[in-house]
Amino acid sequence: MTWSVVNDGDGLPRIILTEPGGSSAEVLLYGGQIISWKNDRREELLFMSSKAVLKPPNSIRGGIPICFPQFGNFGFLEQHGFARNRLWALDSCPSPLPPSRSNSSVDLILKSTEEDLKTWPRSFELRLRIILAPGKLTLIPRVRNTDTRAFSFTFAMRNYLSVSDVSEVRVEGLETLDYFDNLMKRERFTEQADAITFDGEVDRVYLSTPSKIAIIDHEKKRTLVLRKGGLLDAVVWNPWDRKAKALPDFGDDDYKSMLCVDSAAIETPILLKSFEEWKGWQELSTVSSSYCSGQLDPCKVLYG
Ligand SMILES: O=P(O)(O)OC[C@H]1O[C@H](O)[C@H](O)[C@@H](O)[C@@H]1O
Repeated sequence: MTWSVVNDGDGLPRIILTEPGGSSAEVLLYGGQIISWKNDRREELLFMSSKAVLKPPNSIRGGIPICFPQFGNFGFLEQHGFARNRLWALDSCPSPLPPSRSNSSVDLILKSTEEDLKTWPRSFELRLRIILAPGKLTLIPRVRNTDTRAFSFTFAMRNYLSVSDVSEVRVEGLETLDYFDNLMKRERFTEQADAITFDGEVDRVYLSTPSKIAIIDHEKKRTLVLRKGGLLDAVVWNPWDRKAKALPDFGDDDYKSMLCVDSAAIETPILLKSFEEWKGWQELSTVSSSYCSGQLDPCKVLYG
């Protein structure tokens, strides 16, 4: 058995996934949220705010929250939708996805409740498979329309990544792309820089992004690679100092050690007919410092 369910002090069910190579992940059923991912050297790869509140009804400031059925305020629902504020369950029947061949995986499910139907009257099943492998964390989200009518939604896996110093980090893979700037009333711009670097607040939705993005952290001598499918957009967010101070669950200096790079479907909402299912995926992996800028070659980045 490579996963177990434990209850923390607040009674929130928590799943501990371990992998024979020594890496581990912690998942809360609250929000279906991964709150920790450690490599075989026990280094934490995800950010968690020093002021995070791990108690319902708040969403958790860190880890990987799931934004569904709405990203941000791109709609009439609460910011980032309600899935991150709900208690999920273990999914004993993840059909039609075949059972995972990995022992270090777990399937979660969230179904629409009476309360959800009042604000978003569409019946759905949201599933999440979490697979842990050496140096790699894979998430496979699926949404099934269990309603008699079609519906559409926006979606994101918000990856709060832990970095040494955000002002020293480069993001490669998004250059020359168009983006909506949430700080400029969602005006559309084209990225001019040959890599994204950070010296102030950033809140952008990059459009039609490639399937691979590299987050290069020179100080940690580590590159995180985000690969994804079925999720065309990528959100890059850092609140910087002023916004950080305004967020009650965010430490004043926490912005320095985090960067969100999300897999998302925002510009074109996903449309599902009755009883159709959508499936996306993302894989986070790490490569050592040997990665140099401009090497976005799959073999070099992923196996170099
Ligand atoms: O505070 P949260 O609801 O988690 O949202 C955090 C941030 O997410 C998005 O990127 C929004 O565009 C921002 O306006 C928001 O501040």
